[in-house]
Amino acid sequence: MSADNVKTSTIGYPRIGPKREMKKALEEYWAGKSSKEALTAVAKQVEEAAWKTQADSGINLVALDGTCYDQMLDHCTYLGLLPARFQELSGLDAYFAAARGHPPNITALDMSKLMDSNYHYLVPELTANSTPKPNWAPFLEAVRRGQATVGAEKAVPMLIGPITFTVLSRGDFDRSVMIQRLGPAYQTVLNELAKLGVPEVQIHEPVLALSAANQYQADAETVYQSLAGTVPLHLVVPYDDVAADVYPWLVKLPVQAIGLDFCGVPGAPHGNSTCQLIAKYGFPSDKRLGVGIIDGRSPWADNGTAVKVVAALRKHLGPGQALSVQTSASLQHVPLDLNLETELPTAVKSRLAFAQQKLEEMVAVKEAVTGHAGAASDIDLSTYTGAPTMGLTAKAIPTEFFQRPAPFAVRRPQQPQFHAFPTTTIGSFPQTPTIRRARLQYKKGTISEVEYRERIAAEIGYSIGAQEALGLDVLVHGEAERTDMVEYFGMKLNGFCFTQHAWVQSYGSRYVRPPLIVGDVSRQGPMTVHEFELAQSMTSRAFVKGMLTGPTTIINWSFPRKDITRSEQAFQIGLALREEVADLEKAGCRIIQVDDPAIREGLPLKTDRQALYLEWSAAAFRLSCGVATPACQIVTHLCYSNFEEIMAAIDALDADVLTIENSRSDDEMVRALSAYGYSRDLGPGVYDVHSPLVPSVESMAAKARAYVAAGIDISKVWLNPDCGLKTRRWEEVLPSLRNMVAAAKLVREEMGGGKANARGVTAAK
Ligand SMILES: CN1c2c(nc(N)[nH]c2=O)NC[C@@H]1CNc1ccc(C(=O)N[C@@H](CCC(=O)N[C@@H](CCC(=O)N[C@@H](CCC(=O)O)C(=O)O)C(=O)O)C(=O)O)cc1
Ligand SMILES: N[C@@H](CCS)C(=O)O
Ligand SMILES: [Zn+2]
Repeated sequence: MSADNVKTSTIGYPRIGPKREMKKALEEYWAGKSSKEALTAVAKQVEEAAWKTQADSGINLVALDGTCYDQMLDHCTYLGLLPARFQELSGLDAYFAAARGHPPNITALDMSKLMDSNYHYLVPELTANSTPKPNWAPFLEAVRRGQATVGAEKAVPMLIGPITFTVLSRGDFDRSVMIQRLGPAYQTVLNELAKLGVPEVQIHEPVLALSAANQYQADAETVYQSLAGTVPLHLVVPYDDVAADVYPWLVKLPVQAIGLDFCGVPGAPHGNSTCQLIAKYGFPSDKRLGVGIIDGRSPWADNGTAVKVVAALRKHLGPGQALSVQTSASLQHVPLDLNLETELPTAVKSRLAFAQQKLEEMVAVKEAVTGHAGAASDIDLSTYTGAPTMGLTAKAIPTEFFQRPAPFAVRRPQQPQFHAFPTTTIGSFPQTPTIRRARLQYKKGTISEVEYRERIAAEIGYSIGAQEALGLDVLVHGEAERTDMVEYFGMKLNGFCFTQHAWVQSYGSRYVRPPLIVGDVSRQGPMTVHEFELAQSMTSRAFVKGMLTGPTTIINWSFPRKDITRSEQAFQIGLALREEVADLEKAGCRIIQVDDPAIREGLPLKTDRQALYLEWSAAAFRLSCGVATPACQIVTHLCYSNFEEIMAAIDALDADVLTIENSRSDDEMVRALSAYGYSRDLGPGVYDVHSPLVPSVESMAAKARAYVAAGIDISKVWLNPDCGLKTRRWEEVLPSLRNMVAAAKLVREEMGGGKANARGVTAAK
């Protein structure tokens, strides 16, 4: 079979550098320890090295991925669509102000999860009057460097498409008008790229994988018609299959290649119907089909399926059909290089493929299907879903395990009582260089376990002292012992494996090292009880919160198994956490927070797959907490996602208190919860933890007043930051929390909740 019409194409690659060079460069620059030139030099070196690796691996079309912080933010600057408040700044100053805020009071753009991933993008803010004033010069400069690095014939510029840019933006504007308004700005860059002689341009439109995508048909047809004709376009729709009502018009858009996801979500009970759509509707013979069959979101290696799917497609569409073997989503979601891992068990390592190894898989698939004999396939495209259908497997767990022994209204009076506007934090306090250094020393064996534990105990002592001095109502131990809220639990549970260098960008300069779930999960022994007891013993205040990470978040922020469903893995984790909840309560803990911020993020993009997901994720949460007595207050915490669509599922968690990130999104969450009639205790974040800015008393008091004005029962409002404070410095945390406590006092006095306790009982011992 001819190899000419089968290519390999990447659609995104890790942009953090093999040794986290971008993180270090950014942090040094922000700390004033390096120049713009030094930062830019590192960024270029990291980008070019990644492009070169892809070309050297034999990839035919290399997507020119790269960013200093976030690609949505990059597009805001290319399109000249940064909000007015950043316009008094310029260049990198404006860029980083949009990412992180700028003193004294320029607030950052909001962050949100990209599709159903743990990657956070910066949300563009548009108004009805937003008009692009494009400046593509930096983008074109990167393309020229790409051409110099990999050769002009392989260098493929990568753009976020106009529909996705608009749909993922926030503001009061007409979507269709905005999309068409963006058209000329994209035409400008396509004309310039044609002059540079690029082989094609990738335009990423992940929102076309949403159930709602059929609404965008007219917008897509008009805007892509306006973009056609200058340079070949490769329209990439990653993250999920496209809906059956979208596929027929999508494949008719005037583009030369369409890249689709053939993998779906690892371990999800439903597979991916892309093959079936192709079997049913065919695929235009004059377009290249981008076969996203190498899983861009899971580090598990291809098990031989990829060749079979591509071979089946060639058989079905005819050997003359142009195809490209590619990943289902950008490889930014998997770690860079498996070869850096020296401590993984061989049996696990041999089943893994990180980004670099996935390049080899793509080339191998191409070679197999274009080899002399071609590859055989027993796959019937008309029924193939990519994954076996797996259902809920909670049958062995008694039903009563999934519910608290009494309803919320009965539980609440038995639980800890506070004055109006009680204050607390979300759990973590600064992960200082001292803590990280101690952990590194312990890892390297230069300090003993006893010494390490003593240092962590000292950190817990410091944070307890600080919280007492600040006058917070409910204290936390501060999570100093945790590298990460998921990795930590993975390390304490059976069934997980860990990497040393497998970092994945979560946002900007913040990375995570998701643990691998490799077997059945169970608890080895208490995971958090020691730190709780230690913290509680250090204070005379009544309440230190226990702090756990919930089952769905552990699944979504790990790399789950692909051989059993995510629900099954969530129930295994739920049972393990249940033992921990019971032990915490036995140890005297009266308030236990079970963070499940990733529940929304993992929501399937297709509405018909959502109910099942929400059912098992809420059930797994209740399984964890159902063991708590009515007198034990269960708190949960959600952040950095749009939760409006899943209010009923949030209610179904049956938590007593919900703390939720809110401040950057302008109280949208509060209004949504109020409109829903959410009736439990609520702590909407009063300040942004991802900005170094110290919030004023008045700004937080205004938020508290707004919550009450929005209809939230005054006796149920808590004041807390948006999320944990681990990324901040104590110099920022102390004044911010001091102001938060002062804001609580102010509104308490204003609203008459200061003297009479809102629930009649006093909290302090
Ligand atoms: C709350 N969020 C989380 C998400 N996902 C998670 N998995 N975890 C989360 O907490 N998603 C949504 C939000 C926001 N996302 C993040 C993600 C990541 C961070 C963060 O702060 N990441 C840290 C890395 C944390 C970590 O694992 N640290 C280790 C290793 C530290 C290290 O680099 N050590 C150095 C040596 C030490 C030194 O000298 O400084 C080394 O090994 O070279 C640890 O603590 O031991 C980050 O820095 O990126 C926040 C929010
Ligand atoms: N307890 C965690 C929640 C983060 S989502 C923290 O405070 O970091
Ligand atoms: Zn959070």
